[in-house]
Amino acid sequence: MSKRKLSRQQRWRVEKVQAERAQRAEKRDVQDAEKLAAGEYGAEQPGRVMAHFGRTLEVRNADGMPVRCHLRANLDGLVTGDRVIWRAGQDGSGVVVAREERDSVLKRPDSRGLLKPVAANIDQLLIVFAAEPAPHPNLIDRYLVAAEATDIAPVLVLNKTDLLPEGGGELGTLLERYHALGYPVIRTTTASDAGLDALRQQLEGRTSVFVGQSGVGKSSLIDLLLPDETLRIGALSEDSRKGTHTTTTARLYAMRSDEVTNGELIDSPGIREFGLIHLDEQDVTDGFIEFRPFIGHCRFRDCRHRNEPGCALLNAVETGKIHQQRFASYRRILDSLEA
Ligand SMILES: Nc1nc2c(ncn2[C@@H]2O[C@H](COP(=O)(O)OP(=O)(O)OP(=O)(O)O)[C@@H](O)[C@H]2O)c(=O)[nH]1
Ligand SMILES: [Zn+2]
Repeated sequence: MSKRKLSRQQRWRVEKVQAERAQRAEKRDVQDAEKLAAGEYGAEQPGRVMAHFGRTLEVRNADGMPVRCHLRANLDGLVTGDRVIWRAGQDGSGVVVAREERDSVLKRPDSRGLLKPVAANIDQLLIVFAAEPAPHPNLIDRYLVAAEATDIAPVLVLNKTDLLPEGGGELGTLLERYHALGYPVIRTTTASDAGLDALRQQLEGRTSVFVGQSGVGKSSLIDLLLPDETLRIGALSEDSRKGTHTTTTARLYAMRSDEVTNGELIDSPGIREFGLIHLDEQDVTDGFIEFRPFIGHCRFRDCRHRNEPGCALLNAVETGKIHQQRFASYRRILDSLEA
């Protein structure tokens, strides 16, 4: 659609609509400024963005209740998970006046390939995989590299343990390796009640995002963690009921139960595809955390760790300090960048 050439008249119409929209926002902003000055808005208070629909946001107040807010024109690009300062209006809605510094931000390429933030202040990425569908050999490494590049802590979740052979089988062995590298590893199954305790502990007090390939059980896990979410999904703003939002924007869900008293999930179909983002060679090298002590110790400064003499990485593989499958995976990911 965007690629189609617009006629001059269509272009003129688009520009007109955009100008009108900007004018309305500006007008509202002036009105806001007047109302703020006139004391028509309450005191500043902290909140967190639960969802956003264009310039309308759903902000959670300190009591955990959703408040529909609009944005001041000077505040663009707020995303789900952002911590904000807002003020209550007299009609039950509010205005967001500031955004707090972000601890972390998750980005995704938009339709033009530009990286855009989609969620903020995420503490951990739960990388879900399962015996079925079995992970492609270096899929876990790819996810870990992507997670390391965002600075959000990855946690490996092996779901469908009910399908594993006694002792854990190949996947069990694979997981031991990641555990030894220092990554938290959690085993779950949605097939029994007992499977989720460790996961709930890991979610407590944090904001988490589930990622992983299709069919590994993300929806099933989330359904168990948020049993009455279907009720809450209806409690959106008027705007969203008019159908102006798409469900593809990320949404923040609070977990408040006996098991998880204070945990948050951010979810959307788009966010679950995380991990397929573009990475460069530096990201990939940095993303293999056990390589770090050896980086910079190769004989040649520009060593590409292929077959150069005196390569510290190759030596580490030789002496068993780096697992050869991880190194092979590293090579494969680099090769896929070049392809
Ligand atoms: N045996 C077994 N099956 C499971 C488990 N968890 C989920 N499943 C099944 O696996 C299938 C896929 O689960 P989903 O929850 O839809 O997987 P998903 O990761 O959300 O998939 P997408 O929505 O495509 O990203 C469903 O048929 C689930 O019932 C589990 O612990 N054990
Ligand atoms: Zn080297």
